[in-house]
Amino acid sequence: MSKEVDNITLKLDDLLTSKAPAATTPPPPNPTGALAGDNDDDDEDQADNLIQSTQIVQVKLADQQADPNSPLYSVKSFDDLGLTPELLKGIYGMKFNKPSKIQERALPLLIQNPPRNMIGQSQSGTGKTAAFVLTMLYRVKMQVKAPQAICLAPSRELARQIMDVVEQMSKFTGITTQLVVKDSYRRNQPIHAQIIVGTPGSVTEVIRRKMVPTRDIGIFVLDEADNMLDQDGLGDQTLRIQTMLNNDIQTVLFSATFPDHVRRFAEKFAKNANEISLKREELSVDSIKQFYVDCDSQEHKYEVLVNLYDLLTVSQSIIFCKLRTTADEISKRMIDQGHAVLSLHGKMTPEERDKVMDDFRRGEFKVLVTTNVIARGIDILQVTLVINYDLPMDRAGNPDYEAYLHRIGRTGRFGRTGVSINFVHNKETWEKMAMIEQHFQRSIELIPVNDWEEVEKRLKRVL
Ligand SMILES: Nc1ncnc2c1ncn2[C@@H]1O[C@H](COP(=O)(O)OP(=O)(O)OP(=O)(O)O)[C@@H](O)[C@H]1O
Repeated sequence: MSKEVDNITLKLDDLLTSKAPAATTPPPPNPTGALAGDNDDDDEDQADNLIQSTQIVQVKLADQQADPNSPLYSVKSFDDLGLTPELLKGIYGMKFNKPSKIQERALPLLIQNPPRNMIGQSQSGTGKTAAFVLTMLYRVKMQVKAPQAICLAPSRELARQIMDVVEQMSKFTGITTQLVVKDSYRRNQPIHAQIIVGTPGSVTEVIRRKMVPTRDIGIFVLDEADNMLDQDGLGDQTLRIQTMLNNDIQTVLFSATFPDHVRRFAEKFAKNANEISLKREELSVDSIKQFYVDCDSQEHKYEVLVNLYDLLTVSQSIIFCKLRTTADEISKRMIDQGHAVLSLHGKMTPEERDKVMDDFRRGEFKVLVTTNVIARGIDILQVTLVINYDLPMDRAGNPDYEAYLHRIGRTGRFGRTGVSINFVHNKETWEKMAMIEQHFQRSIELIPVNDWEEVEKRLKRVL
């Protein structure tokens, strides 16, 4: 059941008095009416399912006078945003019939004039990418042939995926783009593309080498922003990039998770931002069914894993391990036993990583064994099962709640159902899992590995 905005706090914003509020611009006609009705029923149902299940719990507008329930801050149709026909054609061409909840609430705030900062949070797989990509495209001035928007993501895989969305959505606009990850650009060759998507290390390098003029950059987007700002993550590099950009640009931060200490920092990084946030109990996506298996030892974990794959017909799945060596070892053993498995981790070359990801996306391989490197953001709709072969832990040995949520969020995308299975093998790992269960207030159900018929019955219901 949709809970709508139920706990609203207002801050400061001049949205209502803004000179050119984009949300009130008369809607242009839908240039691709035929396409807009083209989605099959399944997609419709999934979108409705998503809109029902997404909870936007708190909207804080920077303007204390403004009513966040005003229709000004919500759009039911992409047509109501005042976008160019070319941009709308791109959106409908991607079969996006109507905005998801986060798009509905965030887009009017993101494209208002004068631009305001945004800290946006919604569950995994609910369409945050389209919200910030559309904003970048909306802000590009076609006559300016220089970089105007920078988007950073924590991994090359995610940066490539975001660039794909940028390219699809901007297909009819003529906007130019450049991916800036290791080996994707020529050293010392100036970059004139209007939109840049990349990882922090490579983007720092191109700005430092003066390959990217920063004068016209008006919007700075961080996807997976909590990770990009956390000092234990990529915080240093992101901060350095911000100091190299103009002071008055629009800063847009999105993630499914914002732990309290990072949110406090995010509010300084993106000052006076409009904020859309979720309570901790609302972070889990209900269409992801969470299970665990109780194993006797590390070796038993592997036996259970192989039994599961022998038993189940899973369209595609991702297995998360703590160590690269475990990822390699599991994939090797599974390949030897006849499974179509790939592994991906940070020790591989950029070319190898791209090839693995492309092969997996094409569906040629059913299983991807990996580390936290692709825990965030990766969107492959056919992934119906996520296995936490090792539970995610932070450096202090506590459960890494954010990593857990992002990992399981690789399934159950945009209203689809998905399954996650945690492997525990001793008292300690069982206790860590219980902490995760407690933290998100979602039960994690035991599947009995001594009764494979029961396992099959339970999982087949949801897979
Ligand atoms: N309005 C829409 N209509 C239909 N599909 C959509 C719409 N918006 C997004 N999607 C699809 O939903 C899926 C999930 O979107 P996206 O990857 O942006 O999720 P996300 O919120 O960024 O998730 P994560 O937190 O895991 O990064 C994508 O396959 C995307 O194409």
